[in-house]
Amino acid sequence: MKWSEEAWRRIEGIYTQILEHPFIIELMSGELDREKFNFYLTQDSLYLAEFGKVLAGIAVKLEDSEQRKEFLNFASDTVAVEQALHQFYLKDQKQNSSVSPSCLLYTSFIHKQLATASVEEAAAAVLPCFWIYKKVGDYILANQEEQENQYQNWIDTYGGEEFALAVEKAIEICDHLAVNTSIEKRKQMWNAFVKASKMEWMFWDSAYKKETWPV
Ligand SMILES: Cc1ncc(CN)c(N)n1
Repeated sequence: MKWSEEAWRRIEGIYTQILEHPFIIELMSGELDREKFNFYLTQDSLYLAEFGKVLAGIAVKLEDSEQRKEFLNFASDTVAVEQALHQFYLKDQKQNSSVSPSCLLYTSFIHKQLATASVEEAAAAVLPCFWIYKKVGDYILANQEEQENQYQNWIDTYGGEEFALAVEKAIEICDHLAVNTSIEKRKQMWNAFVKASKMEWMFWDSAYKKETWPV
């Protein structure tokens, strides 16, 4: 069994909870409160800035030049597409740029993986950012009602072909890294993948609740 097959098996429950989350259900129907969506986008802009840095940092650590090139592409092209999506929705709206606890947790976690863990674990930690979004995009595309949806552009970005190609490459690289490492490291890769997947759920949940700092 490939590393990625077991990785997905380990997060099936989390993925189901993501699909059942009101943020995703209402995004799919188009009924999601625009303020919650804007909260999500504003936090996601902060997230993507850090995500891009981590992707570039992983690229630097990869020995294989093809894999390095792919991660550099992810850091530039893939993130640029997502940032353009934010512009589409937020336009000139003034953004409250104070980072939420969940966003800070998630970005700190991926930075920590890059700074202190192996490159294999760091790659596994960023994989849910690709894979879960693709699965959610595909799921919504396959299940949404035939009607106008104000969030269609978001749905089409993550359910689209271009994103699917990036996701396939990211999974392939993780599988490749896993094959060439120790059993212990493979386990650590799964742990990082599961933790980041939990933070994906938390990220949507925090937007739905428009999370604030408790003190
Ligand atoms: C929090 C989060 N995770 C993943 C993605 C998709 N790259 C995103 N835009 N934001």
